[in-house]
Amino acid sequence: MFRVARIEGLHRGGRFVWRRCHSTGALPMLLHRQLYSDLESFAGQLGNACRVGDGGAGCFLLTGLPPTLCSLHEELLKSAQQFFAQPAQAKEAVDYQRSPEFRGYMRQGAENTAGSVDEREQMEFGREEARHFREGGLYQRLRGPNQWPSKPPHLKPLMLKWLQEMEELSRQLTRALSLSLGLTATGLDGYFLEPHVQAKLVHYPPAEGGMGVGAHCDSGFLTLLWQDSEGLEFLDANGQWIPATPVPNSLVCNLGEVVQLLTAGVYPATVHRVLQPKTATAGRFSLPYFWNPSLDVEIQTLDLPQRPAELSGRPSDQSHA
Ligand SMILES: O=C(O)CCC(=O)C(=O)O
Ligand SMILES: [Fe+2]
Repeated sequence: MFRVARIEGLHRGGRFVWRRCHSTGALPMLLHRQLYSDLESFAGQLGNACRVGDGGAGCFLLTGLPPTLCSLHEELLKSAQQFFAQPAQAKEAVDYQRSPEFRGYMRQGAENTAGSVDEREQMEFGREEARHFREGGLYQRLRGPNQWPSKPPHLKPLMLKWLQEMEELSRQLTRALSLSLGLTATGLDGYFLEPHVQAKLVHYPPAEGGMGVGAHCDSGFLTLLWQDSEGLEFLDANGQWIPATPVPNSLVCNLGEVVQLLTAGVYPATVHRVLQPKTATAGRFSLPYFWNPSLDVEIQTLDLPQRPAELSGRPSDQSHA
């Protein structure tokens, strides 16, 4: 089970203060409002959630989302249900293989994780841009336009609005993360001059029970995910799977391998998986948003102002144990 209480180290004025922190067996909850009203306090809480130690899972819920974002999620859910309910032929009209940027529809079975087929279908989007075939990197072909399905017609304006809202939110979360590492709030902004974004509508059809997507880490910086029902689980430091039980008006947030590399593992990428929905349900829908640095940025471990031992929340003498 997830720990009932855990010890957290707070770095205050050059020394460590230890406090026992209440945990309900769910993921830590951080308030969206505070992200904008008190970035410094938010950053402190973010740091505590990201440092995996004493049973933490290295991920958190961003709760109390503003009504604009909540209604976008509800509308996108309806659009996803309408899109995936169409016959295969209609969905394959926007198959990702028709897109040089690999955007579009992926049928069930098209993807695998660690050799096992992902039991889901999905529609993949990115930042809407002109096609980029720049010199100096084949990866630049990932930048370009989306494939927009003709049905439902309102999917395009909704998705464009969501991409815009999520980019703004991710930029602010990046500032909190930067502060939490002892950098200035804008210390990581340079990585995101032309951010690489992936956004998906995902549908897990009901099944007899098994894996929708096997255990993995996301390769990017930060993942923000809206979900309509249970199934997502995170691996905590004790090797226990923690269900990310859906909480209304919230996003599940987890770090990817870019942050792990930047922080030399002080903020590890969170391992997660998705269980298949039960047959009695209508299936599961999720909307993951992957926030990644510009494609031409080179990622190297940061020279952080604090020692890794301090950032990891542990005093060097381990005397709190
Ligand atoms: O659908 C979910 O809940 C998680 C999806 C996921 O982990 C991924 O696409 O990387
Ligand atoms: Fe993932």
